[in-house]
Amino acid sequence: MERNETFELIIDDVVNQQYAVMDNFFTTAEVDVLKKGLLDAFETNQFKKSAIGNRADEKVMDAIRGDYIFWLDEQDTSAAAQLFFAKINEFITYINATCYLGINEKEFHYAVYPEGTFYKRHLDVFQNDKRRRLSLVCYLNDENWLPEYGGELVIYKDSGDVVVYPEKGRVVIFDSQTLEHEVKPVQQKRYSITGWLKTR
Ligand SMILES: O=C(O)CCC(=O)C(=O)O
Ligand SMILES: [Fe+2]
Repeated sequence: MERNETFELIIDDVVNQQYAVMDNFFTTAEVDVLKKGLLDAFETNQFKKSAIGNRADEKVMDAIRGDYIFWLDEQDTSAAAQLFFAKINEFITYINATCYLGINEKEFHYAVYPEGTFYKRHLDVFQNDKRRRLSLVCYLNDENWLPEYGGELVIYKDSGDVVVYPEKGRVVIFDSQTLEHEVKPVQQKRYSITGWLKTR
């Protein structure tokens, strides 16, 4: 398999520190396509209030998370879905070939955090379902997200807290099974695609 420097950097960081932050996973032009896909779905009211727990056990809990989500479908013919899954599938093929991770399932949703919302500290695996291995978050905000907008992702590591601002085009990848994290309250609408690479 042809060597991919971006993927190699991600793999190194995930192996060494359980997370990676990558600013050029998607180009600016690709982010614009993804953002349009998100806004098209949002403006046609296809988003719904997020829930806690897996899909079999849904309970809406504003005190824990306040984002609105829309699950992406790989069969969706929109430019955004096509572009997104092409890239994700390339990444999955690469990490399976180089790290023997055995990723054979994925799930992704668009997310919008309206002003004042947040997602309290949590782990991305469920009590009754531990198939999520890697969490992936792709930020679709405009350029120059300012610190006063809040909405930073905080990853809690024994060695200290890692703070990641949701900059346009930035992708964060982390170990779903071990790393607790939270989204601090946002002061400005915050856009992303979040999802998981899973094993059976
Ligand atoms: O948007 C983020 O930065 C993280 C979202 C998250 O933790 C989740 O959806 O489980
Ligand atoms: Fe999470």
